[in-house]
Amino acid sequence: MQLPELFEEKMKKLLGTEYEDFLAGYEKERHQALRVNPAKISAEEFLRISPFTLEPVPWAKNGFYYGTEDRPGRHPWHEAGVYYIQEPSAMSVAELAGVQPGDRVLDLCAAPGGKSTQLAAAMEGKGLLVSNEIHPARAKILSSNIERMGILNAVVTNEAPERLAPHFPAFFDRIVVDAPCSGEGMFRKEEQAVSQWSQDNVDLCAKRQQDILEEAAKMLRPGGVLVYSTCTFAPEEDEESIVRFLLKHPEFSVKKTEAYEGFAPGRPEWVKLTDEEKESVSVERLEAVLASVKDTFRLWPHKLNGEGHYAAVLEKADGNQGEELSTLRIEKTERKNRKNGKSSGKSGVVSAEAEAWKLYREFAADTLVHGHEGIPMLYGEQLYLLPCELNLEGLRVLRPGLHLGTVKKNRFEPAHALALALKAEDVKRSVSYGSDSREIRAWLSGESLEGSDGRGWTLVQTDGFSLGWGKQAGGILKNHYPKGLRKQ
Ligand SMILES: C[S@@+](CC[C@H](N)C(=O)[O-])C[C@H]1O[C@@H](n2cnc3c(N)ncnc32)[C@H](O)[C@@H]1O
Repeated sequence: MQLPELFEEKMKKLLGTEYEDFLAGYEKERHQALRVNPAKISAEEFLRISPFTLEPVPWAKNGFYYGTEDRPGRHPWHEAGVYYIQEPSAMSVAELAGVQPGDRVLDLCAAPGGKSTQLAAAMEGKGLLVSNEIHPARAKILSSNIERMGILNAVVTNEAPERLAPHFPAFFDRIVVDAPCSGEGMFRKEEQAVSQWSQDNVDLCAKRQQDILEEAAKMLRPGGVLVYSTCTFAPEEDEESIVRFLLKHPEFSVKKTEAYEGFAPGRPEWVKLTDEEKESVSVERLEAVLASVKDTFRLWPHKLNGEGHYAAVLEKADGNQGEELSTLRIEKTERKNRKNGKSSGKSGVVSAEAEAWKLYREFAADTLVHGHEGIPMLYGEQLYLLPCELNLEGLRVLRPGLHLGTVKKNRFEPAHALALALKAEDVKRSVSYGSDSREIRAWLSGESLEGSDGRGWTLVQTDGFSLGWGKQAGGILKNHYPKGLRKQ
């Protein structure tokens, strides 16, 4: 593989005698992995029924390497959100975040959704996940992955960090900043990262990372945890980003976290600071900050089975004031939401929402055995269930919680997202076809199937995993699989 010359020189200088091992890493076979979605199936059960050759990823609870011959992306289970295909090293980040059910979590740079879907799995549907992506097209992909994995409690936004921050002061328990970076660790995976590499870009990324971290810091509650990660080897974007941030933020420190097998410590000796930066704090503090960087993590492809990654777990000092501020704020937004009747603020919106809820309830009475909990919210014709009261006014929101469906002239059409969040035992009518059946191939390409005598909305599944809605009438199961997802 042809690496950029300047990059090679730089790594040689940094790594010294280890450089040859590092280079040899590029000759190693690339490892591919998937992460089982516990909302759909346990890892144990998946191992029992899976057609793939699986080996556990040591640092990820539900992560497995799959065999070179396996094509999990082409299996209908992929469309049913049974697993998420993810680069194995990337699975370390959400694990390090130590998220618990009920937490308020922000994934600030979230597309296409690897970390968000992993954080959601740890949350078990409880609490709030705000999954944000700055690029509109990438935010759409993120939103569809959130949908595919059947996540109940995620709000997907398409915002710049500085526009998000004023909405969520000291609000989140955990924040993941999986920063845009120069991607040196992905050279084997993405050729574009090689062709676009330059030292200027490394410096540009480092500057951008500081800006993003600044905004993230504002949104983390005292006592909260911030995980910062990149997929690059460049110290400017890794240890140096962390040291720069810590020097400016004495309320933050590196949280000592147990390293997983194969993880290497961060390298304080690679940090280059300006004189001004060095003089901005006492000598003792500077030394302490630099030393703490040893407790951050480098994932090297020549030391483990995965691509290059860096991760730092930071902790914000505790204090009571932030806690109170954040609680007060939620009470305020609750009242505001109720009064304004959500998005448009036009008169009649609240009654339109009540009407939409009534139509949903009629649908639910006919179709569901168990519904979901949440706060109904109508955006135009789309009805959602918010995981908690939130003021999202003024933000670009793609998915304010679980999409229940669309209100169409006095009838309710259930959303694809709702189907993916339901199991057979949650509904009154379901059909399941084998993943290798003719019916499933036909279904995924948009064809309707032969139905039964019944009538109404029916959950269509493959091997017992929900794939979407069909509607029974006149002996036909009409296909409601979204047009944009159909396979030719
Ligand atoms: C490393 S990727 C995130 C990968 C994602 N966390 C995952 O696991 O699937 C970094 C993301 O940051 C976004 N980004 C780029 N510039 C940004 C900025 N100024 N602020 C926030 N995010 C930005 C990129 O569009 C990209 O989707």
